[in-house]
Amino acid sequence: MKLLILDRDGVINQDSDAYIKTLDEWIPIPSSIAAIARLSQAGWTVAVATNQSGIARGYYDLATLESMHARLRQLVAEQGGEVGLIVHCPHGPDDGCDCRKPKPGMLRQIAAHYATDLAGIWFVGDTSGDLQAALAVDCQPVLVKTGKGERTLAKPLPPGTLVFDDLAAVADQLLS
Ligand SMILES: O=P(O)(O)OC[C@@H](O)[C@H]1O[C@@H](OP(=O)(O)O)[C@@H](O)[C@@H](O)[C@@H]1O
Ligand SMILES: [Mg+2]
Ligand SMILES: [Zn+2]
Repeated sequence: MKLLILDRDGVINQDSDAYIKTLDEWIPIPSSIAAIARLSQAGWTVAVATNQSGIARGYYDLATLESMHARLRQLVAEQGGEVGLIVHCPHGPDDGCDCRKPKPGMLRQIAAHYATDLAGIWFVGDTSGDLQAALAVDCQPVLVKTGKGERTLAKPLPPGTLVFDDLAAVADQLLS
């Protein structure tokens, strides 16, 4: 199965140290939206695994989060593509859940949904937590320089991490 798993903030849309709290603050990266459309039109299933501790912190609610994801789906559909399963972790750092990255629970949830194995599946993120989550379940860790990617790149990366400028470059590689 051609499955690609994406982190959201900093990969699909701009990130902010102040969290993405409203639909207006959810600003898509245009080339990332186009990349998702290109990949899905080429037969790739594109899923999303995103930490959303802003819910636990009370910065926004589930309805607001889902409005962002509806917008994402709409933008990709307008370019003839589609977004697969979007999984989020609503918990805070101290909640001890199994789904908050760097734990791999959301990646496992996606694999179970599609009844597929995770070994070698590319997981594209912008933080070290994303890369660690990938490694925990034998996914291929992929770092993009958008979002917090440049900060992440300033620290040692896990061996074998692939680095690309942005999601568009990841799509170019997968579609080449
Ligand atoms: O990149 P993904 O996983 O899609 O989402 C990240 C967001 O949930 C937020 O995660 C927070 O980390 P803490 O949850 O406070 O450690 C901060 O890094 C925020 O800047 C960021 O917007
Ligand atoms: Mg991110
Ligand atoms: Zn969680």
